[in-house]
Amino acid sequence: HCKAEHGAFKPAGYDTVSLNRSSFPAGFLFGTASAAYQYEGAANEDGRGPSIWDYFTHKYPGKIADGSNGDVAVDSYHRYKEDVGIMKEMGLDAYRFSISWSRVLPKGKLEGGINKEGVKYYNNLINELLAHGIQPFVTLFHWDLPQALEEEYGGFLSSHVVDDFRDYVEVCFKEFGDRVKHWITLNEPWSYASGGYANGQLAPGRCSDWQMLNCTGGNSGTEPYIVGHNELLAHAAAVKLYRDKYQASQKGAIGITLVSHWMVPYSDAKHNQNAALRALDWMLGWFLNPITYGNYPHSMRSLIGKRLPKFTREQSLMVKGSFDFLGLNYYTANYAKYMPHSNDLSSSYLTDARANLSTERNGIPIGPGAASSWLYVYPSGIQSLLMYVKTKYQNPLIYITENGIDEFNNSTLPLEQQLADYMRIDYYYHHLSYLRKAIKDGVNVKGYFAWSLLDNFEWSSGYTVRFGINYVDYKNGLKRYPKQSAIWFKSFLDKF
Ligand SMILES: OC[C@@H]1[C@@H](O)[C@H](O)[C@@H](O)c2nnnn21
Repeated sequence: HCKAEHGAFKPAGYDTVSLNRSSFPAGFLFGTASAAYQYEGAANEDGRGPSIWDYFTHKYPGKIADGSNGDVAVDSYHRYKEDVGIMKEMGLDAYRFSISWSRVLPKGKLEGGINKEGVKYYNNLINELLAHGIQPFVTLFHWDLPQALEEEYGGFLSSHVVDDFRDYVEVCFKEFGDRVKHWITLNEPWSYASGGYANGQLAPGRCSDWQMLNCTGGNSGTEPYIVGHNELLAHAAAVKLYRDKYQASQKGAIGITLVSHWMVPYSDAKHNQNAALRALDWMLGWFLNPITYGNYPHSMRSLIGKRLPKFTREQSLMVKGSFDFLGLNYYTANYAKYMPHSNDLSSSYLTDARANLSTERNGIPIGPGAASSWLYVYPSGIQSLLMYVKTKYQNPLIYITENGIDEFNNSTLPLEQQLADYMRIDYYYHHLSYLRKAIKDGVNVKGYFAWSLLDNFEWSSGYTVRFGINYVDYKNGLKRYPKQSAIWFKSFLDKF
């Protein structure tokens, strides 16, 4: 179980004869994924307003591993034509990107005015993709809430966000909906609620003071659930708007992207098996139960009690069934062990599930480690997670909207060695093999997006880790170079 060493041996057997595009159903989409704050740069250009990530990275640079930010990122705002050219060269079918809410509505609210330059950028990007036969999959919210809304009413802590999100997405449906046929309302409401309000690692960096995680105020026992509730209501309002006013004429589909680790019981003991199921409820069921069944999982309602908001009957009906497809992000797996709940501990999202999550058992890691401390390679987990979703959540239409691995930024190494990302070929080869098995077992997956097209700003890790299939030279004008995995993908995707 060595670390998934970057630049290690050139593997045998990841040939693209035994596994390639034709191993998947006809019409299956292969793409790559990105996000506005991680890619665009041009943070203060052409009328863009600040998001909470601009505020967070500039006010608390100590919360970012290298003190960096997305002011420039990988400059996709100016280089999108080159980037689309890279996708075309690789033979990709689709591209998932997000729209910066504060580039379109700099003040967050419609009444604050629409930024025409922002609309123009996204029109140019969409048109460039379509001109190259690449389908746009557009995420409307990838964590970069306009700072103006955070300051006015606390962002997703307030139900006011529902109306402002609805106004924002309507601008997007009107401006881009004639060409965008796959909309994703939110990226990973779990990450935003837990990272932003339970452990404070992500903007706006809130959590309980007693957690000693250097937060800016907050309550880890109540705010994550308030935020998650408002995310679901905002998501459902956007879907209702699309279905009521735009879907008949624009004929697109709308969904949401959720993330989950696969949870492996620490042992076969029943209490550990139940802990694994609760861990899946706390990470995935928190959102997938409401949009499938109209309410939170029973486990959450019984263990969280009054701290978990309740849906009114009207809200439940609006949230239930609020997706045409489910985006699913899979990266890794955890062991789950029953953890008795000590009443003297203040309540927190992080302990409510009575499940202690770990990445090793008896000192043995669950799989080879990547650069990010939370990422261990566990390819069969994608099949297990998909079978779990198929069985428990009525076999929805699914797109894998993210899957990937990172290496450390070792820019002192020779470039050729930095491009030798054989661990990434290994990662994709095995995850695609298990994805193929899940499809053969009847899971309704229609597409797969690798994270990520390019190295980019990795949130609290800054530029210290690289998730790109293509390398970005941060020291030489952000020049793009294909890594070995890009060459492998080109061969894998070869249509003829
Ligand atoms: O950490 C790597 C990537 C981030 O860069 C994405 O923005 C985020 O959607 C995500 N979810 N899980 N893993 N990821």
